[in-house]
Amino acid sequence: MADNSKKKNKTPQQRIQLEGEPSICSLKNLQVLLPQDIRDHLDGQDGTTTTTNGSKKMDQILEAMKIPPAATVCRVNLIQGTREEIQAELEAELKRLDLQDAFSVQPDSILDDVLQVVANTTETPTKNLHLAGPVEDPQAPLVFPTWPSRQTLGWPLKHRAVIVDRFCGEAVLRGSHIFVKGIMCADKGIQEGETIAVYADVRSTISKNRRIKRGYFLEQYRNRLCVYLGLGVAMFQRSDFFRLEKGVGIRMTPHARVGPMLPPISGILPSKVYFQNLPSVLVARALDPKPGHVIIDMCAAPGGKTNHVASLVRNNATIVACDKSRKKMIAAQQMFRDMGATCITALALNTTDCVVRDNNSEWQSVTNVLNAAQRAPDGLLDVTGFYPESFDRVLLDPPCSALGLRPKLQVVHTKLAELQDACAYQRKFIREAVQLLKPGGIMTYSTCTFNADENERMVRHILSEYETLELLPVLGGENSSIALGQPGLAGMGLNDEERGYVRRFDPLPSEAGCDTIGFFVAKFRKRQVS
Ligand SMILES: C[S@@+](CC[C@H](N)C(=O)[O-])C[C@H]1O[C@@H](n2cnc3c(N)ncnc32)[C@H](O)[C@@H]1O
Repeated sequence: MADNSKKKNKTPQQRIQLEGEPSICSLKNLQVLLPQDIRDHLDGQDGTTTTTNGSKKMDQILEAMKIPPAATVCRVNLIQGTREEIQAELEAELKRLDLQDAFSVQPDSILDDVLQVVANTTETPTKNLHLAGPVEDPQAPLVFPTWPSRQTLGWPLKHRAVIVDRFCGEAVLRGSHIFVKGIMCADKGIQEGETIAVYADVRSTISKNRRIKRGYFLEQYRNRLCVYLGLGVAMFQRSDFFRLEKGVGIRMTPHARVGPMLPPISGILPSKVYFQNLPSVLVARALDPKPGHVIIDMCAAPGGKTNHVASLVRNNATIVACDKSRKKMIAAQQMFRDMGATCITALALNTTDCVVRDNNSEWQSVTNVLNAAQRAPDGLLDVTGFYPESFDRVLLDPPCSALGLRPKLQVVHTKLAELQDACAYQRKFIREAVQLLKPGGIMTYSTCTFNADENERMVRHILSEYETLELLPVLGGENSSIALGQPGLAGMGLNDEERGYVRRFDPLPSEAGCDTIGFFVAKFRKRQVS
């Protein structure tokens, strides 16, 4: 006889994962899973593993990961206008989209080039989360029954359904409508104008091997874990979802969406506002760029922090934006053009190996290097590197474990070693960054993770390995009125003064009202040689 005792103690989601059955769950019931060794490692870094209400901090973080921050942060492009002018244009856009009653635009009280678009609701942000959705019935079957039996069962909804991929699902949680390319499969017979139930496949695109083809019917979609996201209206009939190359395929219905009320405004006023996570806005501020500076962003794509630097200096600087990915830099180059950020030169460059180490050649300035470079047919200059001590400012925002990003339906890391690999990779960028920086110059280092190895411990590594660098307060000088973020973690290599200099953001909405992604910023200066 089968032993059902273990089965009884499992949540439906755990049972399914063990037994490989297909499953649907609500966002509320979805558990974002973290491999135990990664969890133990991260728990061990944080002295406050248990919070005041007795629950484990990591459980709270994993819960918070499913939900985006409650406000949409728009950083204004000061090259194109003042914050007040752009606020008026944003309000006009909300009106054009008939969203003016649901949302309002507010100037951020701390960051003077930020506008927040917030839901007009009397409910608190947490009460405003509709996480449960209509799939709460524990008696509900765990497979998608085929039509018409699904209709007879009345479940999951009285609507035909589509399944979107995980990235699309995360974008929907941030307020987006559904673009056709995100739709993986759809029920037979969907017609234009029909109300559709939307699910995200939590595991899709997790690895290339498991990537599934688009265009299936729901009956063919087996062994997947899907989370309910809400209702939307089909813009086309079913076959067009898979025939068209671009366009919105389903418009989500604002009040029938799961998660916080966020406005579907990504892509509006593309030359004037940039949708950015709040802590990211701190990075270009911390860099303290001045007119006339020569600046490099070593890992620039998609380009949000680079165009912020250009905005702060109103185009009066020489900015080089580099990324290993040529494709991403071609897109970033277009975005810089659209934003009028004419001072930025986009390059496809591997910045783990970008310092000219040829003792025989004469030192060349950045301007000389750029002027001497050939332009490739795609418009990017062919540059292979820069000479040491070429830059007044170095912005280093390297690839990281990205554990702080929200919303996240799935943690992609399956091994602790992957987190350690991220640190080894980051050290390669740091070595180059330190060489590129002029004496007296400033470098920022930032990540979107809460893993202390990539944050506080990396700062310790930098200070120990590169004696020419000193740590500065992120919120010093012109930024001293900015009260954002927390000090670094204790016991992770930094003394109390150093902990106060760096800024750490936990991905947990706090009672103080700070509801952001997980993030970390540190700021260094290269000492002048005496
Ligand atoms: C965290 S993202 C940067 C985000 C960007 N700073 C922004 O705010 O828009 C890290 C970037 O590093 C790039 N990258 C990875 N390896 C690289 C390398 N060896 N050289 C340059 N860029 C690299 C990735 O393609 C990715 O776009």
